Amino acid sequence: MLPIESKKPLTLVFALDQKNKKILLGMKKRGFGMNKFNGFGGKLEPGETVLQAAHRELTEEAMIEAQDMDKIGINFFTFEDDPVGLEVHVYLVTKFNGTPTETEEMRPEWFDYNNIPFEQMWTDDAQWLPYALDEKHFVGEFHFAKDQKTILAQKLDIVSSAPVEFDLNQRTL
Ligand SMILES: CNc1ncnc2c1ncn2[C@@H]1O[C@H](COP(=O)(O)OP(=O)(O)OP(=O)(O)O)[C@@H](O)[C@H]1O
Repeated sequence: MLPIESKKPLTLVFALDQKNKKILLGMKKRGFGMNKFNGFGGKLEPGETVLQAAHRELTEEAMIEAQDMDKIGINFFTFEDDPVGLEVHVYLVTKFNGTPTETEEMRPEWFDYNNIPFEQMWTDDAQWLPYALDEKHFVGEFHFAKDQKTILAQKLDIVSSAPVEFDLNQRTL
């Protein structure tokens, strides 16, 4: 097990239309995860909390403003030969203002819960997103090969509430 020297917090927000069982995904047009569907999110700006970053990234990337924001889980991602782990804070939004609109970074699209394009998403998403949609809180750990696709090891715990952060001392993979 490679020692993980630091972690980088990131946000990931999924807006839901619970009445019609639809999830808003964005096709990422640039940068990390390009040409994949995912939720909306990214890095924290200096001085920002994780929650503030989640709101800001949703507005910047999908042009909608969340009226609620529930932390549903945390995923900790590591990559072969990379000492920096990604700590992804996953949120669900069920009420928002505005209409999802394409931006420079993302092309938003609604999908039925039973028709999520997992083959066009990060391979870990298929493991934990169904629990999130079922409103189960989780803590996931995924260790990726250098191809950023193959999951070499994984662990998913269903918990009563999402922790504030991923405790590096509790890392099992
Ligand atoms: C490895 N398995 C993974 N599975 C699912 N989602 C993953 C992920 N790894 C990263 N993510 C998400 O991908 C986005 C990257 O965002 P990223 O482009 O780095 O951030 P940001 O928008 O700040 O960047 P720029 O504005 O382009 O600098 C961000 O939502 C982050 O949570």
